[in-house]
Amino acid sequence: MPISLHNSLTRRVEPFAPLDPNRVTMYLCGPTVYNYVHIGNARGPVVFDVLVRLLRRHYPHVVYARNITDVDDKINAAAQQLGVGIESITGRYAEAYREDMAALGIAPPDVEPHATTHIPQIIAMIERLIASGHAYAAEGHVLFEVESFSAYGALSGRDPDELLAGARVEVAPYKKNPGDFVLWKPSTPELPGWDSPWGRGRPGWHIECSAMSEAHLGETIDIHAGGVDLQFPHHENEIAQSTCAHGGKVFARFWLHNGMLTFSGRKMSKSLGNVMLVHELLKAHPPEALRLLLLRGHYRQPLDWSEAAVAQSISTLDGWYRVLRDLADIAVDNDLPVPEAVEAALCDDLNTPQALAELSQLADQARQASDAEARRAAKAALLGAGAILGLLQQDPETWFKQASGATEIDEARIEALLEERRAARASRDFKRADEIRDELTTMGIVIEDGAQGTRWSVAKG
Ligand SMILES: Nc1ncnc2c1ncn2[C@@H]1O[C@H](COP(=O)(O)OP(=O)(O)OP(=O)(O)O)[C@@H](O)[C@H]1O
Ligand SMILES: [Zn+2]
Repeated sequence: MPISLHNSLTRRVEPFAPLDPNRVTMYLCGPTVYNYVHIGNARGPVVFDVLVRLLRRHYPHVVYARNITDVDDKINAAAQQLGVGIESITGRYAEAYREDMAALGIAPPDVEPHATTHIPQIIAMIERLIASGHAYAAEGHVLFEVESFSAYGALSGRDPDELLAGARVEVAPYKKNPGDFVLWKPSTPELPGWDSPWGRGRPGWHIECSAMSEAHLGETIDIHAGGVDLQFPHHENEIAQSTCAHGGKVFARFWLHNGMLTFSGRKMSKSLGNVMLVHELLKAHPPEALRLLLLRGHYRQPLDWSEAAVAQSISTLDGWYRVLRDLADIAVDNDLPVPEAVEAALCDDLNTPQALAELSQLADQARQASDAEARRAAKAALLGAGAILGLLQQDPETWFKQASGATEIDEARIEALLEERRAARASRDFKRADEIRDELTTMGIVIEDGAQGTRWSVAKG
């Protein structure tokens, strides 16, 4: 089944074909590591994780890079405030980022390049840009000369003249034109810096991604992804740098941009102060519910965060896991095919809402399956759909018994109470049985009596 993707460069959904089917390359702009990430920051990593899973099913070799920006003025500010070196900040939050992403079921990228370990490549790229007349050094800075690249503005659809005339309040004196952007800047002795032909300094943010994607993926990459907020100026600048450093070669063939996660309709962002940290949310909610929430909207549309949406995702997963619990006695293969309708939805510009609707239908079918073969097929289909979406990855019992908050679940105590309740009911002591049920309710445990005995789960929400 062919994959089609919306390419921000052409503003159209286009059939996707890699330049080299034996080595598909994809780059996602990663975080600047100076604090914990918010759930908005996780939207791109989650949706593009599904894309990578899809690509891996279609092509034998996919190289997926997601970088870490570990040199930045915000990092410097955080380090100075705490009186520590930047490494103690970046090391700590890069690790926290890995943990948060893993908890959300995001597979680690094939490469996770750090900016600070690519300084020679960054300097080499800047030198090439100067040599080819696209950049100039001035007062310890190196700037990219936007006028030297006629295609500037093509990705964001902005008119370069308008950009140049753009309302920069204060234009730095070393810039030839207001739109020129920094490739390298000088560092004072207390700031992190590296020796360079232009003196001791540090790279600008945009050049890091150009240099790291070149180093790991080559001069032309198949897919470059990121949040739509990065389209301008970050991605526009990446295109300018890489294209000019590579003699006019196409930098990224497909540009994919995810829409913003909003909170009460406004972009969730640190600067607005309306963020929910993944690190905190994971303490209160099952990680799969957070992942499901992020997949419930189409990746190009805005998606609104709310506690009600989390609760709805939990109840959806409850329903699916209940089906799997009823099919617990059925064995299925490990290597599950993806049901065709789910695959078709994902191949259509990563239509995850449609894929989830298909998954719900499969769950309905599974509920109705009666004979052994139909039940086996239904379970395989559900798990196959779950695998490509990164959902339904837990044992149903684990799902139902996981603590939703900081509360510890004492399984032995619950089982003992249930045993006592069974005994009470057997001896027709319904008063005692009801007391036990109430006690369990107080503990946040929901019990369900059915044909297969009594089951319990942790009340979520
Ligand atoms: N609300 C959001 N929804 C989806 N993606 C987001 C959101 N906010 C940031 N991103 C993405 O997260 C990544 C990291 O963003 P960045 O390091 O610029 O910090 P930031 O969180 O955007 O800062 P701020 O929150 O102040 O906007 C980028 O890829 C960006 O596109
Ligand atoms: Zn980038």
